[in-house]
Amino acid sequence: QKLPNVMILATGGTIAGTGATSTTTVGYTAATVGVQQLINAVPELRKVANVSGEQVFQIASESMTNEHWLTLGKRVNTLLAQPNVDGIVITHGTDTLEETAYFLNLVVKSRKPVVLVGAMRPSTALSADGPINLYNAVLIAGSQDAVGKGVLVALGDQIHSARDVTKANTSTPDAFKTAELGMMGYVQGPKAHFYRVSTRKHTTETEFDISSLNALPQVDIVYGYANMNAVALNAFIAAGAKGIIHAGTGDGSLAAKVKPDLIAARKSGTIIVRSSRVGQGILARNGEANDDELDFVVADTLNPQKARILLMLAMTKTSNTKELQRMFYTY
Ligand SMILES: NC(=O)C[C@H](N)C(=O)O
Repeated sequence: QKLPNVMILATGGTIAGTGATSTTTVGYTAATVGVQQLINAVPELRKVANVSGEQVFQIASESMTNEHWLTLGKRVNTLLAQPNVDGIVITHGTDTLEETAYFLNLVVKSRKPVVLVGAMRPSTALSADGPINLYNAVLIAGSQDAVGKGVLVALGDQIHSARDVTKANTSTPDAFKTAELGMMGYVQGPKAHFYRVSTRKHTTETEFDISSLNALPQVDIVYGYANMNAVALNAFIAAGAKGIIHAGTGDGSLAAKVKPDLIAARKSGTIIVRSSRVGQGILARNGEANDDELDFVVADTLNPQKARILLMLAMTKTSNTKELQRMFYTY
């Protein structure tokens, strides 16, 4: 049987981290082990795929930037256009893994599998989770069943969709959850087993094209809390933000001290997206604010950090709020 050709693109993170001792699971150094060493540590990979590696970056994922995403997205598209690449695995720090996954979900122009993988323990730790996660990710990336399902996330023997997964624990190996909407499946066997797909459009079905982009519009997130004021909002706008994601309390409610500034910001051209800090549920349009009248957009079920990504890409196409709202109900 012919093995699939899977490219491993390494970007850093804890999966490539090293600690002083085998019990160092905090206070280790991320992004120190190179891609070839990651591959060599799992000889079992060669039984399920022809793997080759490429070091794209070597960073902790909290330092990921829009520019990194554009570079990575273009590289993924170039590689997937080659007939000798069947799937791609991206090793990544877990802190912003869901963001990179969702960005790629919106800009990859291929039905071939793209799987993001990380680890919660550094490579030197007792029961390091990186090797089994990497093995699972390569299995998924080489699987026919993963074709056309959008960008996937593999951790803890589970398969998640880029749109709906989130990091939900600071340190345990089962940190990645798709809480209420549900994960897509499991790796067992050794085989990828799929049970669910997202109904939202992704990859080849999107209208976004990064091939000629060198930057994304500035979009920042303003966090909601009791005693909130508009200082951060106005500072972001003064610093050039073209769009604001308001990570509101509850169903995206707006504090009395902040709402007038949001309305003023919209009147002077800033795009305002209401989202929620809660983590689950639909942000109701015309619920906690009259979005039709105020010309705001709502984030639907996207968390604030993913709403930021969709708004940046959407604003490369349009600043019409009806069009932007359509996109938030599509992707
Ligand atoms: N577990 C991890 O990978 C955390 C690390 N800070 C990162 O995101 O790069």
